[in-house]
Amino acid sequence: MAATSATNFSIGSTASAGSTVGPTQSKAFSIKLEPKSYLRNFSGLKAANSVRYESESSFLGSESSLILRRSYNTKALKHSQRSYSYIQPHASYKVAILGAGGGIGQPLALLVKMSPLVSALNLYDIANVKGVAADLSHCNTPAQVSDFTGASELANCLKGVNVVVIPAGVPRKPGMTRDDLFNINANIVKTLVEAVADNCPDAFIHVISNPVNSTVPIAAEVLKNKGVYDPKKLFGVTTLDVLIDADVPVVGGHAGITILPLLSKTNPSVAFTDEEVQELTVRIQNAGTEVVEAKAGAGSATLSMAYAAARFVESSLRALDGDSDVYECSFIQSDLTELPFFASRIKLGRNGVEAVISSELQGLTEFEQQGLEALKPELKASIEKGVAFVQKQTVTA
Ligand SMILES: NC(=O)C1=CN([C@@H]2O[C@H](COP(=O)(O)OP(=O)(O)OC[C@H]3O[C@@H](n4cnc5c(N)ncnc54)[C@H](O)[C@@H]3O)[C@@H](O)[C@H]2O)C=CC1
Ligand SMILES: O=C([O-])CC(=O)C(=O)O
Repeated sequence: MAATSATNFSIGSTASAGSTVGPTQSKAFSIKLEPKSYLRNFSGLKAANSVRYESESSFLGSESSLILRRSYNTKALKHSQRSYSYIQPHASYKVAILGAGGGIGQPLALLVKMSPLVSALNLYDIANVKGVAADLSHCNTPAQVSDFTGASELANCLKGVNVVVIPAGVPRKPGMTRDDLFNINANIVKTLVEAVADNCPDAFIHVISNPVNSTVPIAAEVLKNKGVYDPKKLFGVTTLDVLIDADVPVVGGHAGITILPLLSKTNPSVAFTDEEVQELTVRIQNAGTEVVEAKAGAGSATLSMAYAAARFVESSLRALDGDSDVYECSFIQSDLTELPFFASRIKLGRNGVEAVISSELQGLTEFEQQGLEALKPELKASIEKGVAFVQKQTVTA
């Protein structure tokens, strides 16, 4: 039944064995998507053939990506359907996952292994990654899987890599904020990005490790210190905030009130009452916390995060491969506001960020404008905390 009926996306709509999960019953603020295209796309076995770029070579998320683009530019959509009908995807890109043995890393590795665009998949962790690689290598898709364990193997893991994804670090437990992870994850991200700078400075870098609002500025400072910073190629992965709601642009950052969904820009347009807007905004801001609480000490979102990260990887690879019509949301260096980093919709190209969609912040409702002003001090402090962390270590070194 699920395969033939439309999927109803709503926040917190999960139900388990007779009980609903999450603090509140979900209300169906829904956007309907046809599931059949998701299923059709979920194939990594077609790389050897000429396949439809839009509908088949992308192993996931092309429908979501289409929605993102449609809401930005319907002309671009028509153009893309003409221009990208038949392109031969090359299984020629190298992807590295740092933290590949973890809750996000493992399912992410499986999803990336299914991409017809990936020729080599390098998995790195400080432990337990050999088994993951052995397991994955039995999936007969084009990507060759290799495992790398511990600091001495990190450089080899990164040589020649096009996209590096970093989910290494600790996740939250109930009662914690993402910022509570700073003391452990800041060092992990700093060390890993130093190795990226030394071994694959041209790679797209996708930072998942929290707090993203600080770890992305940390990565930027490390890359600057190494003289290889290209702001167009450094991304904080905020895709999950967008997926949760199917088609609402989410701007700002990736923690608490810094996550600002722009519900007035929902596509197709939905007329929410003021109460619904307030309720939905809080639900989206707390979506990660809902999972943390439901997992009750066993971590935070892993499967949905892996799906979101895999979609961002696939979008990056499509952009690298010459698709000129790729849009995503990401936390990047930005001049959209007075803050040095800001999440918004971006256009991806061969060299990374090609354009920031500045129309995003135009015509905000009063509620959204207030939310934007309210998030700035917290986001600014998180960015400065990340920058100061690296600068302090550089001075004392
Ligand atoms: N950006 C986002 O939207 C989201 C971010 N996250 C964040 O992703 C991170 C990872 O979450 P999970 O996978 O659930 O955690 P996990 O604990 O299951 O996995 C983390 C992995 O990182 C590895 N690791 C630790 N130190 C390392 C190092 N120095 N080098 C390489 N690997 C190292 C661990 O061995 C482990 O395998 C957390 O910080 C979490 O908060 C989680 C969900 C969404
Ligand atoms: O909530 C967390 O700690 C993990 C996360 O960033 C998310 O699920 O959005």
